[in-house]
Amino acid sequence: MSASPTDGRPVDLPVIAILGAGSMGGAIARGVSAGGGELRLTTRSSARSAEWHGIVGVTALALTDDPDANRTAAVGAGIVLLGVKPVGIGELAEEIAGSLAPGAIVVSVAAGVSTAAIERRLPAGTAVVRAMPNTPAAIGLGVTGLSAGSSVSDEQLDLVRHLFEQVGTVVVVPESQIDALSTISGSGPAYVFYLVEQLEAAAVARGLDPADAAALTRGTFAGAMALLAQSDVPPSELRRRVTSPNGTTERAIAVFDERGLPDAFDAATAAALARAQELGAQLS
Ligand SMILES: NC(=O)C1=CN([C@@H]2O[C@H](COP(=O)(O)OP(=O)(O)OC[C@H]3O[C@@H](n4cnc5c(N)ncnc54)[C@H](O)[C@@H]3O)[C@@H](O)[C@H]2O)C=CC1
Ligand SMILES: O=C(O)[C@@H]1CCC=N1
Repeated sequence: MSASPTDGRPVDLPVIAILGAGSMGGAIARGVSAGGGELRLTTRSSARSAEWHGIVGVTALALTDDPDANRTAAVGAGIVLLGVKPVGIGELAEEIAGSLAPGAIVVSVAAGVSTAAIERRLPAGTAVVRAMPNTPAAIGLGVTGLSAGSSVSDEQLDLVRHLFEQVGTVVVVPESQIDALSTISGSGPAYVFYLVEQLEAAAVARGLDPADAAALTRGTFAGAMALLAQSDVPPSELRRRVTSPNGTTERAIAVFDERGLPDAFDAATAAALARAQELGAQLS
């Protein structure tokens, strides 16, 4: 893992084509448009393509209106981001292979799909970078892991790093670690929202009004994370400060331990890793 070296250095982003502007591609588009970068977007159907104009100032080209939309968006783009589901990556890479500008960088956000599988479908020597962002990128608070393929120069990796720094923080990891990273930060926002849902439901079960349950729960998560961010002690110490000896929190934590919450996190991330490997194996 390496920290960002582009902090504070001006880097001009090239035209960015996001092929597949759904949850993740759209979150990146929002962040990039807030930073003033030039964007092109595509989607499968026209149902949401005009909506993007109101959100990021660019109308997405829809394949249902123009079967060449992906190729058109790729022509002349410096970064071509593949934002479709893992199962669609192979076909999309083959579709745009003949439309890439010399030196264009292809970035895939697909879970599990290797840079090698994408490289095989593109002209020899094409720079391919795997990225594993997360949806808080939409508000500039994403966390993105990056891994370079076999033909990526330091300058090209820096450019992709700079792109994702527009939408949050970036770590670069060897490709052997990016599926593991995906189980933590790629999926992680869903785990957090799930915990919020559970605590809200528990609040209602304890007799609190649903609106109060939502305010208490969300305020508690936001406050606890802000406290952690501003503290110089680990979360275990902040937890200890809440947990009065023989008090109420101690009882609650004992139940989480008895019911196996640590084991559940271990098993859940192992299951997510196995699924990433299955998704990757679908595309040889
Ligand atoms: N949702 C998330 O939090 C994260 C998702 N990812 C990855 O992002 C990718 C997309 O996932 P989501 O955004 O969740 O899915 P999604 O279903 O919301 O978005 C996919 C988009 O691709 C479009 N699309 C499908 N086929 C297309 C084609 N041939 N050409 C152009 N557009 C096409 C669809 O219209 C849709 O807008 C996946 O590979 C996933 O592994 C990675 C990190 C986090
Ligand atoms: O659930 C998924 O497969 C994608 C990858 C990480 C987050 N969402």
